[in-house]
Amino acid sequence: MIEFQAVTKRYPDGTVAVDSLDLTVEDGRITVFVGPSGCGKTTSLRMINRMIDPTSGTILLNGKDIRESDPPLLRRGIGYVIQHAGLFPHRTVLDNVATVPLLSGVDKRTARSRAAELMELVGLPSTMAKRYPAQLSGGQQQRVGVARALAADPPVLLMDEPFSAVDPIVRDDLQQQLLRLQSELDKTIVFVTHDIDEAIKLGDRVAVFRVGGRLAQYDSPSALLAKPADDFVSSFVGRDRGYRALGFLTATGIPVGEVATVRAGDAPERAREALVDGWAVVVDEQNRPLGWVSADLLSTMDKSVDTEALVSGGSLFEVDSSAGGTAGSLRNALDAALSSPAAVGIAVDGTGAVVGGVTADTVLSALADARSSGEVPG
Ligand SMILES: Nc1ncnc2c1ncn2[C@@H]1O[C@H](COP(=O)(O)OP(=O)(O)OP(=O)(O)O)[C@@H](O)[C@H]1O
Repeated sequence: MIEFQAVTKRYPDGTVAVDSLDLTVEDGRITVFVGPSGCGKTTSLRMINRMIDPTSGTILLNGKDIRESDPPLLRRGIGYVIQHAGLFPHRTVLDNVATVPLLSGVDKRTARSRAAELMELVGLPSTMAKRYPAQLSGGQQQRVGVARALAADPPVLLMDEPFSAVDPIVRDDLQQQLLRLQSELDKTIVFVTHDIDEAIKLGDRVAVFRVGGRLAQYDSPSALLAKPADDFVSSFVGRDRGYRALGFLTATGIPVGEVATVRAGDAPERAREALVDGWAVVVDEQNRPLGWVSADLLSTMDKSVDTEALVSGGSLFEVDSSAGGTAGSLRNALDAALSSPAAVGIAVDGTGAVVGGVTADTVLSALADARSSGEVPG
């Protein structure tokens, strides 16, 4: 647990970056600091690992005043991930990840094998181990940054706008990956962003800061959306908050309808019989979706359903995390329905197998139900 008690930071030029902050970061949760530029998010974050010392007030880590800890020792238990990853350009990816274990006295071989495990954990192929950071994409570099921060297995992870410099699709992917990692690792994560959508998606609790370094509201994402404390929070959270709410309502439990499926390699005549409203999902042996096929497309196929010719449109969403996956949100479900050529979003389970489909109407009525039960604002 990290406790800020009346913490103020005044820089030498008189700027009050953080003003009397009282806040408790819970263990094993993701706490997000969000707010407009210059509101003191980064300063607050860096006070946790003593990169910056408060002017007044106290920060306790597991009940102990951090001023009593030697900064290098303190930082061994606190991973730190920043934008652009901050990797060493002249070291390979593997050696970048192995840096911290090596520094803490682990032998080179053990450090490298631990680094290889971590690369796998954050979804980086082992073929990238020997590359240098400049030979990776921005998203891959961020993954290396996360792997490196996890290398010492710190209980606390500080992340300062780690995903801001990558495009929205990669960003979404990195966010999902972080949630997946967190469901396995249970770290105490403090995450800084200026993006309220990111805050709502990732945060178990969200601290909204206003300029002048004051805490405007500290709540769960749903409480923030349902009961913004004042006009500032309300306008920061935004007018389209009903749509935002879709992002944190999980798709688990949404009524999933049947979806027509045909096997790759089936005879076109047989596939034709299976179509519903002119479309079916083509699946592989494990029932995983490969794409859509229509009556028109089938008429161009001779002997069997040709997987090369399928219509690939439509994202997928996960409804069941029992097989180790992460359940998607209602927003994922709506995106899946709207982007599907058949107007049906494909729901998959944790193994990626098709369990059914939903229309946009189903998603919107699930949202309406959540509204009437008071889970999200109307
Ligand atoms: N070393 C410094 N000296 C003087 N003022 C500083 C210093 N570092 C930050 N500040 C000021 O303190 C305030 C808070 O800065 P901080 O970086 O914590 O904000 P932030 O919310 O993280 O902003 P951003 O989202 O733009 O990174 C700003 O007004 C900033 O200009």
